[in-house]
Amino acid sequence: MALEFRDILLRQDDFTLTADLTVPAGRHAVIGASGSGKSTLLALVAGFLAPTQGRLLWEGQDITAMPPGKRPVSILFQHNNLFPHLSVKQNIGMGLRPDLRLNRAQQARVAQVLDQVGLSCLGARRPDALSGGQQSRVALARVLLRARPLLLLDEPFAALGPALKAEMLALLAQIAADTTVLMVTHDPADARAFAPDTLLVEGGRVHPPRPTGPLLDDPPPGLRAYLG
Ligand SMILES: Nc1ncnc2c1ncn2[C@@H]1O[C@H](COP(=O)(O)OP(=O)(O)OP(=O)(O)O)[C@@H](O)[C@H]1O
Repeated sequence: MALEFRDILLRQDDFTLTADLTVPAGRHAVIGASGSGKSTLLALVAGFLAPTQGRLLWEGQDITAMPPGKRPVSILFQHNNLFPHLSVKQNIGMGLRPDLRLNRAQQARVAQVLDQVGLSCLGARRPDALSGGQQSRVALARVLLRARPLLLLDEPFAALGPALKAEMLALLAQIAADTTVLMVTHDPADARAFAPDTLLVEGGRVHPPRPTGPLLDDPPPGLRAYLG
């Protein structure tokens, strides 16, 4: 389940992202100073930005030109983007059928993921009647239902308090056991807790994955200054 960046170069005005590395299966943090290119990297993998040069491969298949909706990718960003006028169940069901005409098996799947994230009792509620943590769980449930093998997270739980964030990361690690994950985070504690390996992004250059603990114990100067 490897993701390969082959000689990738992506230009955005005067910013250039370069990546030539392989991300093996498993959970990976993406760390780097503000403006170093972390979100650009995720946008490249999601297919929202196209590289100027190079190729992106998933399990050996070239996905460089594949449209975002066809990629083996699900995305969870900081703002969960729940639909306020739909119930929790409907928000999750959207992950299966945007027109919400779910058959019985699909409805059973919705109930199952609701249960997995511990929200069985709240399926009929609207998102604004949920706490921040519960909203994050709904977004996680939708990701679970999509069941794509590559999961991109951009500071997904930054709005939550430390205890709740730790709980969500643990839940995510559990439910994403068979998923390759790239998680952008500004919090080294999140990286240590969640990701055995980390991709450092420095001035637009994406480094190959390295074990998270040793990298954060002895960070290179740029990262050290950023982490403070
Ligand atoms: N649409 C755009 N057009 C031109 N340049 C852009 C665009 N979006 C971002 N950039 C530039 O690309 C660089 C990388 O931005 P990116 O958002 O990937 O950084 P980041 O590491 O995610 O930063 P942060 O941690 O602050 O979110 C920055 O210099 C930014 O100004």
